[in-house]
Amino acid sequence: MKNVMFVGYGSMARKVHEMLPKNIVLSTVLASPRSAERIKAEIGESIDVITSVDDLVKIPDLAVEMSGQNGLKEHAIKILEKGIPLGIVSVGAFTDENFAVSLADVAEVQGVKIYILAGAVAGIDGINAASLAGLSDVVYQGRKHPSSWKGSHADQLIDYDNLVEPIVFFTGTAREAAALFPDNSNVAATIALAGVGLDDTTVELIADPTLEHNIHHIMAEGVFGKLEISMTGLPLAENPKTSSLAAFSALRLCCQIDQVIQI
Ligand SMILES: NC(=O)C1=CN([C@@H]2O[C@H](COP(=O)(O)OP(=O)(O)OC[C@H]3O[C@@H](n4cnc5c(N)ncnc54)[C@H](O)[C@@H]3O)[C@@H](O)[C@H]2O)C=CC1
Ligand SMILES: O=C([O-])CC(=O)C(=O)O
Repeated sequence: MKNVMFVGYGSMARKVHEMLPKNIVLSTVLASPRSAERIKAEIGESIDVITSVDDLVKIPDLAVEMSGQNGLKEHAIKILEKGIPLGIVSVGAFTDENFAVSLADVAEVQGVKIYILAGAVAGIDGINAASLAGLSDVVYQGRKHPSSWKGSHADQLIDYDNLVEPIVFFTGTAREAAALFPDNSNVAATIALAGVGLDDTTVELIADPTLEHNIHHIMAEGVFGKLEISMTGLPLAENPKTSSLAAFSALRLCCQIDQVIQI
């Protein structure tokens, strides 16, 4: 039996919780003060709901961040200082160099691992392996329904009421994308960190009113040859911004803590 702690309990965390196997137990939720009471009422008394790592009663075998970049920045260092390995989905936070360096330093001192999750896309293993031999070009295209972009910086770039066909509303680097669209460009940051870095990965973001899925397209070229991956992901019912595969990727990490053979 292994214990996990979730940082944040929103759409993704709820889906992971629902699908945890019997040998992996959610022992603690690290929540924001605003939502702690609601989460307590929802998940019952057997799971500790805390708002600060200082209040942790039972040290879990793994913490998985599913709280957005701010939640990650608020809690990650303290989690690592307690010697708890940490899985991360809000990978866009790595655009903050000081934060990224502090995380790595604390993890090294504590001897704990940080797992950057593949999230909503496949192929991160291949891109990372290919980068060891040399990658010349990596392009990521994120295509979602306009409703998935609402509430973000895209509101200033898209005329939602008159949108009848797909538009590319952003072209830039992964660093720019992850900073401007923190809820929608974590995969861009992940692809960049696995491959040629945040400043050399090209990102195109598209609003497409004809879509029901989130489409992620990755193209990479290098010494290994060429890679082209297209993902047509169903969003989570609760949150159209988040592809369901991102939740399954977090679930996979939870399952791995109790597996001797990993794939
Ligand atoms: N790597 C990837 O492929 C993907 C990463 N993401 C990341 O995952 C995050 C979670 O996604 P969803 O569950 O769909 O979002 P959500 O908005 O449904 O849930 C986020 C939860 O985190 C909580 N939270 C916010 N600040 C917090 C804090 N300081 N401490 C503790 N909890 C806090 C919120 O109350 C909310 O319940 C997104 O914000 C995004 O950063 C999302 C999709 C894909
Ligand atoms: O879940 C997705 O489709 C990708 C996403 O939001 C992100 O990269 O932050």
